[in-house]
Amino acid sequence: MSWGYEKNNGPDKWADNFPIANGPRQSPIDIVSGASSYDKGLKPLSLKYDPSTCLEILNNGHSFQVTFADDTDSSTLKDGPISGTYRLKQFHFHWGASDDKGSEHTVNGTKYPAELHLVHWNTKYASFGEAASKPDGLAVVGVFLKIGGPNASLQKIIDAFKDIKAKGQQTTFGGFDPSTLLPGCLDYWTYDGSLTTPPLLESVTWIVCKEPISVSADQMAKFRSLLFSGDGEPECCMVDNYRPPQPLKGRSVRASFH
Ligand SMILES: NS(=O)(=O)NCC1=CS(=O)(=O)c2ccccc21
Ligand SMILES: [Zn+2]
Repeated sequence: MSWGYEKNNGPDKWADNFPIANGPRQSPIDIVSGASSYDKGLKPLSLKYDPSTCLEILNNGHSFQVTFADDTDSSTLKDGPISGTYRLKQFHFHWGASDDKGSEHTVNGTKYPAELHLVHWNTKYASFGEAASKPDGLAVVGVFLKIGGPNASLQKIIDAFKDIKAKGQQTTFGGFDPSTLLPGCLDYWTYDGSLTTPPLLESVTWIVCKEPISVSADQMAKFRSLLFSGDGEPECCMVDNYRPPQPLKGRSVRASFH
């Protein structure tokens, strides 16, 4: 039985196979804005993405992900709370069965309907796989989605859903610029955490944007039409693929803004 988000294989069961689930720097967390401390030493984020590195879109059975060529420094994250250069590997989302839940991080207990994760790895290591096991190996930029007007950039992704409805399906997806998914203001909170899905490795510097981007209710409904299940299996809608907030265990959360 592999991990998932159902009762019998969901977040409360992950510690059975991944004991780090109860580790000291697990993600996501609830961000208590009043408890975060402004750090004037934090730099603005430097995100430079090249659309020609965008390769394909895939239903991996837990979410859908858009993968990038990461053999050069064409799409990178620098500055912010990190040192060195981190390469974009993929982005994916987490969302709920209804608009009142779906994000992994929460802000003062508030859940958003969805959350975008842009996953980058530290080029001081040879690959994502090697970086994923190092305490400074990964940097994930999180962006909240809130219900509002339709998002033209998200619509390009949604238009590809017909080709990746079931687990394991993928299709080419080129020329997409992930910076069109970023909010206008790049103020952020940052803390040391982990992957929010197994293997839950404690190698992530989290960078969570304060400002959400918009998604329409109809667009969210399209996310919920994807399937956890594979072609020919009983259909199981891909919804509630989020891990709830985890204990802070003494960690501090820094803010790049007053
Ligand atoms: N939500 S999250 O971003 O913490 N985790 C996702 C994740 C888990 S993974 O190690 O399969 C992997 C490989 C490549 C890129 C991302 C991932
Ligand atoms: Zn994620």
